[in-house]
Amino acid sequence: MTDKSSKIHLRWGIVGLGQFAAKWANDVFSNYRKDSVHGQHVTHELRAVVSTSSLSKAQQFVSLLNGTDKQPVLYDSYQKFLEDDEIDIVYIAAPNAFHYKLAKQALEAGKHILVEKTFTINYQQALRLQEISARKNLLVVHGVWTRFLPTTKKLVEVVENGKVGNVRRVHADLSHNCSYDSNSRLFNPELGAGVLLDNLIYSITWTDLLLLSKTATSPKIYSWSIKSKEVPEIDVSTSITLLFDDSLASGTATGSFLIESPRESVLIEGDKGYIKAGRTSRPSYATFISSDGQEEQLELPVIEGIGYYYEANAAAIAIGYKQNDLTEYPLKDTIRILQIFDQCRLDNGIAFPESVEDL
Ligand SMILES: NC(=O)C1=CN([C@@H]2O[C@H](COP(=O)(O)OP(=O)(O)OC[C@H]3O[C@@H](n4cnc5c(N)ncnc54)[C@H](OP(=O)(O)O)[C@@H]3O)[C@@H](O)[C@H]2O)C=CC1
Ligand SMILES: O=C1OC[C@@H](O)[C@H](O)[C@H]1O
Repeated sequence: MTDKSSKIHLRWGIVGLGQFAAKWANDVFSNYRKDSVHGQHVTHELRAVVSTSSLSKAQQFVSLLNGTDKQPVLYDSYQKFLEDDEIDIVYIAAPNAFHYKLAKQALEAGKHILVEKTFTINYQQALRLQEISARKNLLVVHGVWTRFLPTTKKLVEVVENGKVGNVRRVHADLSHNCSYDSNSRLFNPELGAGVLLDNLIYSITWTDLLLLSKTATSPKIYSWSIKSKEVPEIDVSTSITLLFDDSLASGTATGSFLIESPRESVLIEGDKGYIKAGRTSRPSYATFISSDGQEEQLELPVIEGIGYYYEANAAAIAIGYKQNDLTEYPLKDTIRILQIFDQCRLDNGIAFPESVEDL
């Protein structure tokens, strides 16, 4: 990280050069200035990319990018890439199964990290990364981009200001109708497959923000999964309900590979009315319906581009100000969610090969 005349300048390296990493990089490097809060204060540079397959794959990846000023350095060795002193932060966009090992190596090499969802396969891996990052004083960001969007923040603020009254029920769904493909990261257990780790991280974000983060007591956890016919150890539909007896509230997170989510997939119900909003991962519209049936369109900020750049800017600000955690999404929130996911996996027999679960 360098500080150019009070601007925070962050130099990125990317591992996991798939379709998603290209989409993310194009949005971040082209659009980060559109974040009205941080866009004038922060600059980003793509310093390097590494392909674990070949240098030509890395070359092909950078040819898909726009918005990057300089030609990034290309690597085909993760070790050599991590030795590059001009990389401040590693963006890890490999399939879930590889997040933990890539993240651990990056932290050990002294790099900050932004890890795609879902952070790790299990709770123990997340704890281990937390311990290393604390020891090395490094920032760890879990890239649930929803958390960083101004629209999400606005909705949370509206609820905290009492719009729906006391929150009694939160429900969010993220579902996509996905065709079975044995090689895809969605269905291959060796890549960390299944809907729990692919989609529920977004759905549970709403319960986490509105209920779980507001209480010190542990909720009761109930879950069910429909397992894949083709790969019985992974889930294709899952629902987790958290019961908060003290506040008379419940939060349900659902996801499926068998259907598409409804348009308004977030429902926040209170004793004064309810809000329905969409989409779960990128809210951009919301309506409030009061208990007496009056409808009000809620005004949400406009997100230009896709919006992955909000998490990148949050990382830059934290690193620039030498904070090793984020206010928007402290690592402890990810860890408590992974503990719930572990419980859901246990209840429903969702299993991965040992090599994927290992520390
Ligand atoms: N935030 C969001 O909106 C979204 C996030 N994602 C997340 O992004 C991640 C990647 O998804 P996607 O692009 O679809 O995945 P892909 O299956 O396309 O894999 C991405 C790349 O990871 C690299 N890779 C494969 N195996 C390994 C390995 N053993 N070690 C290191 N790198 C490996 C490969 O690149 P190479 O061979 O060049 O190293 C591959 O092209 C997932 O964690 C997913 O959950 C996905 C979609 C949306
Ligand atoms: O990670 C993701 O996968 C599913 C998408 O619907 C969602 O927007 C995206 O962030």
